[in-house]
Amino acid sequence: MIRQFGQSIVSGQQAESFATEDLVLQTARGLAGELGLTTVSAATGALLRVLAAASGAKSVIEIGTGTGYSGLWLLRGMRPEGVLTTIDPDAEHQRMARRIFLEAGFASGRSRVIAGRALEVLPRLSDGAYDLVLVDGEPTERAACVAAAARLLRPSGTLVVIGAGRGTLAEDVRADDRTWTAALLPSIDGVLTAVRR
Ligand SMILES: C[S@@+](CC[C@H](N)C(=O)[O-])C[C@H]1O[C@@H](n2cnc3c(N)ncnc32)[C@H](O)[C@@H]1O
Repeated sequence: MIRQFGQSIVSGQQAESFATEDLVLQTARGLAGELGLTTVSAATGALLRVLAAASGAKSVIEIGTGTGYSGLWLLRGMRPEGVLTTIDPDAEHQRMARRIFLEAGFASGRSRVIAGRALEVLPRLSDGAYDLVLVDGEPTERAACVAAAARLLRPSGTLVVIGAGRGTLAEDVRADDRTWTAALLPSIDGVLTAVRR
């Protein structure tokens, strides 16, 4: 029997308070706020950490570095030798993200912060070499980034798209079931997650 709606629902507030932020994450969020940037929610950050850990991620691509908030959650789920490749065209955002990763105790070799627009940088990255790709950059480029992720991910690699609650991207990914096994999560961030077949 399917549960009745509301029987065991988790509120957004519960999910947020479950995902505790330490001082470095709070700093990254604060810096983002000062720059007028959004970050993923703490609940989504915790999900990113779980997905990175579940896939034993050693190589992760993040599109849209911001001030390093989501990147820090990813690094905390990745294998100790893993490298986060994170792409953003804004030098100020990159500078802050580097500082956040160092403040959190990650040596500079654990992150590769690449300056540029995703669609210029992604073609230079190796096919089938990545365990997880997070898409959270320019909204109009989401579909093209998902197409690139299909090439970049290893089989059984994980895709996460933020802001997938609008438009047809989620339906397009679900329809492409030869490439993806997808789920759209109930979340303030519009999280689409999919595994590369
Ligand atoms: C919503 S913020 C990312 C927030 C970050 N993922 C987090 O949760 O902490 C979007 C970022 O995408 C960057 N951006 C804008 N255009 C981009 C592009 N074409 N390729 C990659 N990143 C882009 C912006 O500079 C901004 O830092």
